[in-house]
Amino acid sequence: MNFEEISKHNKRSDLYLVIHNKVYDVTRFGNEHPGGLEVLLDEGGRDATESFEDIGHSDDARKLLEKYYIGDLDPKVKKKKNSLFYNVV
Ligand code: HEM
Repeated sequence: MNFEEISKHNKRSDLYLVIHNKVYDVTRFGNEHPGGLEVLLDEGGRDATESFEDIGHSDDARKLLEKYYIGDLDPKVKKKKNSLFYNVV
């Protein structure tokens, strides 16, 4: 999956985010998130790695990620990590 596809999933009813190059469908998690739905919506369709790590999520939270894992970020995009494309899209 690339960011062109992922960025379409940025709504409450259809919400993906990327953490450490993995794609998560958190649509069903929104209402259960202890940090609230709004923060997930803010990161919807984008790379949420920094926000996720900044909070210092617990091991439990990391385990929970597995449940929502749906795929990997396109390896070609990974290489472009520091490029404008990666950050903006
Ligand atoms: C799928 C991704 C995520 C999962 C599974 C997740 C899970 C959790 C869990 C289980 C907690 C409870 C505390 C803990 O165990 O660490 C938590 C708290 C929190 N999360 Fe997330 N989180 C995710 C993404 C995010 C993102 C992207 C943000 C963006 C800022 C965020 C912000 C917060 C905040 C602010 C809290 C603290 C709530 C409080 O204690 O008042 N989370 N999250």
